[in-house]
Amino acid sequence: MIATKGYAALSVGAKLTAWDFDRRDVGPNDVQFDILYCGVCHSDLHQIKNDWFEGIFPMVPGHEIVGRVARVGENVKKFKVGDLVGTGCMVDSCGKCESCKHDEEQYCENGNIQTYNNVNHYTDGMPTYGGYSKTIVVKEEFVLRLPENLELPGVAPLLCAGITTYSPLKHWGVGKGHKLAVLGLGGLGHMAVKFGAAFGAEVTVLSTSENKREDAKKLGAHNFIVTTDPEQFKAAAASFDFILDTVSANHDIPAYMGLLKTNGVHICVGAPSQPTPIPAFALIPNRKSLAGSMIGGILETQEMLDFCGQHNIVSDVEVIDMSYIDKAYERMEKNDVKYRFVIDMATL
Ligand SMILES: NC(=O)c1ccc[n+]([C@@H]2O[C@H](COP(=O)([O-])OP(=O)(O)OC[C@H]3O[C@@H](n4cnc5c(N)ncnc54)[C@H](O)[C@@H]3O)[C@@H](O)[C@H]2O)c1
Ligand SMILES: [Zn+2]
Ligand SMILES: [Zn+2]
Repeated sequence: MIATKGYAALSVGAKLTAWDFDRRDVGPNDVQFDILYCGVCHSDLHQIKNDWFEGIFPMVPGHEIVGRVARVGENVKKFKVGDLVGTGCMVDSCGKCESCKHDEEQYCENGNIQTYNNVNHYTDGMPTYGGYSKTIVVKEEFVLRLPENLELPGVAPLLCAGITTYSPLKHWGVGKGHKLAVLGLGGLGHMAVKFGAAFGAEVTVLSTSENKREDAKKLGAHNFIVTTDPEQFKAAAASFDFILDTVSANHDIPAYMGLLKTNGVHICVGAPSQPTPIPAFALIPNRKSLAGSMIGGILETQEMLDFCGQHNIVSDVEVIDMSYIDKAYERMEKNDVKYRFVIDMATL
């Protein structure tokens, strides 16, 4: 076993504290990398609070992980010691089902293994622990190569916030001639704006207040609508081809669907803890669709990273010390993030 240290919630809802634990040894197909930065995703907070399901505690969160390779197993071909690499939300999958065969391991029919808060039944049967830690061991196929030309802290959030917004925009072919609304301007939302603009769509940010108007423009948005202003909301009726919904809290999805044109698609990536009623009449008139999307496959994640390297796209980050994490969560709950916290692991 490899002894390491991390920051963990020892029980549901607990504040995070320093915690020593072991990782599995580097197997023949594994890569061990020392973690330099780890992004803070709203999913970390949802899972510590058991918002979605009963978690496994102690829980070491973190699935936007970047660092340098420290050791490789004897069969590893793609990586060598010193390479700049990353891992996102998954560390394993069955490799045999239809989804895995189509490079969509995130939809593995036998269950993909989440980077933390899961048990890896494909390898050692041990709980998985995430990136708020010094080092990690990951199967080669789930390790991504990072562009060397980008500022590293801004690369970390690409591993979740980046791919989670890139993948649906690609899947639905969002680009030139499309009007895209991005609902919620946080970690995922600000990446959706950058990718939407890079793909040539006309991007509108839907926000509950005026505060982020200037930021939205700087991120590449063409328009900004304050959704709590009834006049602006009414004027935006039937105007978008797609809404990419990144909101973390419960909200009125049918009301937002009124902003879609005929054949419009409302894509949920945000994952509130409570269900929302959807009347049939939010869908039937104007043949609208309500859809969802989860992160992206490994092949597509690599494509996204390469795209970011070529187009100089990174996340806008606030780098924090490990000990600031509880304060960062508090600020995240108050929507006070511009636009992703990233932990400097040298401070652990
Ligand atoms: N589908 C996936 O694969 C996937 C991947 C990562 C994260 N997520 C989920 O996406 C959501 C967003 O994650 P994030 O890290 O970007 O969070 P974040 O906190 O950075 O951003 C959330 C945004 O939602 C906005 N918001 C909050 N409550 C709102 C409300 N009632 N009405 C309108 N806007 C509101 C906030 O202002 C903020 O801009 C979370 O639920 C997270 O778990 C899903
Ligand atoms: Zn995430
Ligand atoms: Zn599978």
